[in-house]
Amino acid sequence: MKYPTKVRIVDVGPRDGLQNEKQPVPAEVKISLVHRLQDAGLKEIEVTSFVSPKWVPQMADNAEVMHGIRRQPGVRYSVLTPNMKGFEAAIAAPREEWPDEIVVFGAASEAFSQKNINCSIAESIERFAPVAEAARAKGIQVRGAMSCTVGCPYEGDISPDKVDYLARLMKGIGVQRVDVADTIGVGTPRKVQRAIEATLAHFGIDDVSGHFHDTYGQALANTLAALEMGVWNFQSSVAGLGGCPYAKGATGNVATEDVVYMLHGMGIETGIDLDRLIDAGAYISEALGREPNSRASKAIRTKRAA
Ligand SMILES: CC(C)(COP(=O)([O-])OP(=O)([O-])OC[C@H]1O[C@@H](n2cnc3c(N)ncnc32)[C@H](O)[C@@H]1OP(=O)([O-])[O-])[C@@H](O)C(=O)NCCC(=O)NCCSC(=O)C[C@@](C)(O)CC(=O)[O-]
Repeated sequence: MKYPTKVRIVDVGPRDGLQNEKQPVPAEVKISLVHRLQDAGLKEIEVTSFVSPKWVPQMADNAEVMHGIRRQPGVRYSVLTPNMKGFEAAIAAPREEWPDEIVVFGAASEAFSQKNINCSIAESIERFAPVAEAARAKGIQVRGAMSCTVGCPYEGDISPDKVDYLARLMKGIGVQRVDVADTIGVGTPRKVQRAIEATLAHFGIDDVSGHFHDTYGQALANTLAALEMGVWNFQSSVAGLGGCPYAKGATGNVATEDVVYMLHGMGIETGIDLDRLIDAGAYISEALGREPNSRASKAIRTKRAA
């Protein structure tokens, strides 16, 4: 089997990882997490989201976090913007505080689209189109997150033709790259491969990334299945933080530490220093008062202690 020789990871911990956190997480802790991730070698970090604070209170400090981060050259900082209001808020600050990339987020499931962003799939695309256009006009990259590409908490199994439909719509409005997300972590390798195949009808392999939650313990297997197809962009969350407010019971993304351990063991380059990444995961977990949800982190920290 031929695998990619390098992989690029977007750590979504500060956004996807923390958005569902019940306890308040101070902006300075989020900022410090971003710094620790970039110091560990992450070249892409999903920092926050410009969504309604009534819907997702944890992200209400979006502007403060974007203002507080110390930018490192070569790192891409992204934020979620579901509509023009979110996009305008994301660029209300001086140019140097703008995100490098904005993320519009749709779903392959109608029910999830309604629950998550309060509109149908078709309506969501109408909202995203001006966002994508305005972002590109300002030189900001546009990524499209596609939720529920294999399963939905409300509709059950999702067929690849629904993924094909959403990917086509995303391409049509100028989205430059897309995430194939298993939002509730129900996917298994062949199902994930079929969702990726459907996406590849509209986007090239360099513009497709895997975003796998680990609810059923399948995320590493799904990552490997995507690698086998040549996918080399992935999203994961330091310390396995997270869960989705509109997907009850879904656990966090696969832990970045576990993905990096696997990739390095396969001889695949990530540019990430696993030890420093483990420290970043331990930092945020301590701030949240719990252990990192990463097997590799646990094993390596146990070895260090011995
Ligand atoms: C999308 C909306 C805003 C639509 O919400 P809506 O209620 O349909 O929007 P609206 O335009 O009717 O506005 C209602 C209120 O929200 C305000 N509003 C409207 N837009 C914004 C904005 N951008 N920022 C701040 N405020 C906003 C607006 O000003 C108004 O305020 P009010 O007059 O009631 O005081 C809402 O449904 C929302 O914020 N949803 C949250 C969605 C979210 O963040 N979900 C989690 C992220 S997605 C995810 O985690 C999945 C992913 C990406 O990780 C991949 C995966 O694993 O699947």
